[in-house]
Amino acid sequence: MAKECSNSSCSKSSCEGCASKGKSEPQNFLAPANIFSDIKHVIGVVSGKGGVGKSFVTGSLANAMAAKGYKVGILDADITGPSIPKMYGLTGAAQADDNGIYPMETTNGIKVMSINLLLPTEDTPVIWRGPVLANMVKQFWTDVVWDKIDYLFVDMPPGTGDVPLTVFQSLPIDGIVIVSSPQDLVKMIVKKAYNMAEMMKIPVLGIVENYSYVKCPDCGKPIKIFGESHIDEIAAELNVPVVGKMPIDMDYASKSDSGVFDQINNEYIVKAVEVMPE
Ligand SMILES: Nc1ncnc2c1ncn2[C@@H]1O[C@H](COP(=O)(O)OP(=O)(O)OP(=O)(O)O)[C@@H](O)[C@H]1O
Repeated sequence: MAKECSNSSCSKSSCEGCASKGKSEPQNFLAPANIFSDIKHVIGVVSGKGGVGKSFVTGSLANAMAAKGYKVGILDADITGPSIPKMYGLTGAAQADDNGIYPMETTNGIKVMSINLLLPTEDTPVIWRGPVLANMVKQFWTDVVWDKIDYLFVDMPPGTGDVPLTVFQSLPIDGIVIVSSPQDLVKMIVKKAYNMAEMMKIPVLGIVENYSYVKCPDCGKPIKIFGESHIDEIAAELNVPVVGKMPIDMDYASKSDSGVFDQINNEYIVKAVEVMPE
């Protein structure tokens, strides 16, 4: 709700001519990072709906930046459906001391914090209400000892609920990458994610389309199993670049499922890497 004008002479019917017009600042909800963290860039990876490959794109971007020699972290904000630890074969409990909680590290040197590294078993369900989930994610920022990080990728839960809102408000997000699939309703879903970022004044760096096609195993011809994509038109309308079109790739899927995501060098997100802030 908009804040009421504090000027006692304000007629409230119109702000025209009011000396206070334009002076009110939006409230700042930014949370302080852990004092042992020094994080240069925070990039959100979002999707309007579940299962479109958001974690897959998060991991792919993290791998690409780590391969370039940057210090990279993944904050798994998908508290009820965390998949990052499993993708990288990370198990066990994260350690903590008076300084905070320490992320675990993948074989290719990416620091990861996820609820699954704090639960007794990876199949323990998290049955919490929205504000509790959102607070947990905030703690992944305030209480985790990230140390020096050039790019922290935040794997957001799908949709526009409590957690994405908290992340957008509490973390200094440099920009987001939207992940979508070539299916019906995609226009509405991408626009919702775009509009949320716009309302929060967060730049949209690009859109990655996943499941764009599958390569015929015999002739290599692309088969568009979800039909024609409309992502280029939607992206043009929003004035956002399409920074990747990923096929369904069996080799990637099996690497992800068997916990060796660090071995994936995703050739379809090269343009997404180019839009990362310097
Ligand atoms: N391009 C791809 N080729 C093959 N498998 C893929 C591809 N993209 C995603 N997958 C697989 O599809 C499944 C869902 O992907 P992922 O977990 O990244 O989706 P998500 O959008 O993060 O889901 P949610 O947030 O709803 O949990 C995973 O098993 C992942 O390995």
